[in-house]
Amino acid sequence: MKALKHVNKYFSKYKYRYSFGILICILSNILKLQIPDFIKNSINAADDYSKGIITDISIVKTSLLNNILLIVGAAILAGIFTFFTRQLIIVTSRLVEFDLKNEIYQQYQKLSLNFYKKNRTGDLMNRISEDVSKVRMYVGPAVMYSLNTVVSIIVTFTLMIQTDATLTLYTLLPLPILSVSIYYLSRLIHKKTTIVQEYLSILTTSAQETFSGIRIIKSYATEPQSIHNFEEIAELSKQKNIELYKVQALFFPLMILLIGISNLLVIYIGGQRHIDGFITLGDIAKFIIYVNILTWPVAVLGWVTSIVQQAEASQQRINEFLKEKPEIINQVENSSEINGTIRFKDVTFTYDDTNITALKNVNFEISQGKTLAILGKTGSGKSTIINLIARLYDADTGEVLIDGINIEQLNLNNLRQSIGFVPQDAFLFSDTIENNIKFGDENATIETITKAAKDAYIDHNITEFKNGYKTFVGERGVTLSGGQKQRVSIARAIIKNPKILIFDDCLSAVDTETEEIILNNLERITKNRTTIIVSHRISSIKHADSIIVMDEGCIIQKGNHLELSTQEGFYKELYEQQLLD
Ligand SMILES: Nc1ncnc2c1ncn2[C@@H]1O[C@H](COP(=O)(O)OP(=O)(O)OP(=O)(O)O)[C@@H](O)[C@H]1O
Repeated sequence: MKALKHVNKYFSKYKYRYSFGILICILSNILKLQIPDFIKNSINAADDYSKGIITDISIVKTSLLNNILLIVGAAILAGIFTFFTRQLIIVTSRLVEFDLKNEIYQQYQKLSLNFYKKNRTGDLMNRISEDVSKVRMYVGPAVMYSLNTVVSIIVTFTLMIQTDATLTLYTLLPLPILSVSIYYLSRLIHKKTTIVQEYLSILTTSAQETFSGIRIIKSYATEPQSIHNFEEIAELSKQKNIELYKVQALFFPLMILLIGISNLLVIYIGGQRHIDGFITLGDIAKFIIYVNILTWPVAVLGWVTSIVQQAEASQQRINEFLKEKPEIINQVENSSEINGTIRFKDVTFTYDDTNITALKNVNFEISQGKTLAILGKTGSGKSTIINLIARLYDADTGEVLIDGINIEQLNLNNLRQSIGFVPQDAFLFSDTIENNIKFGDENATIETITKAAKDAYIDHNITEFKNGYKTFVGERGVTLSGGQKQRVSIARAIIKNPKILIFDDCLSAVDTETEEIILNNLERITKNRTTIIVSHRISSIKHADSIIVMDEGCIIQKGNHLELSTQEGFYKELYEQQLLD
């Protein structure tokens, strides 16, 4: 129950709803448990008439009618109260589910890129959906049924002891066996549930990756292998589930057996006590009804225990993520003004998962409003430079300075808001083109959206679609070409009107003619904006104010196009080679 302590704050948040639910639950049980007494009175009235203690049949009839009316009244009222208990407690559990999902989602948003690299998407999804549902079963049904069980056990036992303490003692004899078995079975269930949840995560991840990579799977015709892999994981998951349910299945027969023994004891011991004159026939009937009324709450104990165990296992998995600390934290509450002079001072950076040192003592500076181009072989560290500017990672040694201030001393939100970033692999949300562009500025009007699209040279493509800017892209809509996606992504960065614009090899999928048009447009847009262009093509970068050439994490050449194209080295070789192409 250690992990589940986390949800105590929600019990406290909804304390009034829970308290009211508990009160109604108690009332409903008290009413329900009056019914055996009314049945006892009816049986005793009939018994007294048959023994000649009451001779007037009309008295017996009136007593029977009164008791029947009382039974019906108590049952109706108990039913109404049960309805309200469910309304209060189950509805509240949905509110807790909503809060917990939001709490996890907010935490996911805060966590750094490294966290997303270490954990697979399927697992992230599973914890926010499947695991939260298990916890909801604890804060809703488990609370309601335990409450029901506790109240009915207390009320029933009080009424039983009032009638005959000795018979009550015999009836309770199987209880210790019940508690010990519940204890051992729940421990086993907890262990098995944790394993089941882990397998479910693996299964979700496998399915999710298959769907994301469906084009590759189909084009390589590896569907049978993909089906086989899925079947193997599903088989393992099924076996773990069966193992769990085999243990769970032991609960109900055990309960029924123990209740059956209690019934036998009531009939046998109760019969003897009636012969000895301690209790009436009606009392025996009342005891049998009590024992059977207890069947459901006691049987439910097993179910509730397994819900609690499953919720504990799930909350443990949720807590693992909730206690993760974001690696990149905002250390400055005051807002920071960003103008855009960027300087790398002896920056070294190693990706801790791969241990690759992607940048080694990198030094360079771009003044506010100027354009820097970064060129280099694949894997030479170009994107890493950009990752450090956007503070997706922090440098290990050295400093990244913006306007002379260490980037870690700037307000993180302000920093990221002042950057317009076009990544290498353009990502579009499953939404309209308009909303995808508006992502850069949620208040943008259709005029500014169109203007940004024109600058990114994508407007003419969009207007050709039947629904224009309202065209849906992504999973349920139009599939844009690689080059079109890149250009929508450029429009999204432009519309943000940022101080720093970063283009990470984002024109790789457009032809040279389109590239020329976009670059011409960008010339106007990037004026007075610090701009960084990463590219493999000299044509994209030759107009930059300065160019750095990277190799294996180091800057091997620096200068402008004129200087570098006349200097022996990588740049000149590439330039000449591309001129020939
Ligand atoms: N997220 C990451 N985790 C671990 N290692 C990484 C990560 N990103 C890049 N690397 C490694 O760091 C090195 C530099 O990568 P980077 O992406 O900066 O190169 P790049 O010059 O942008 O390459 P490309 O032109 O292919 O995009 C590479 O060896 C790469 O394998």
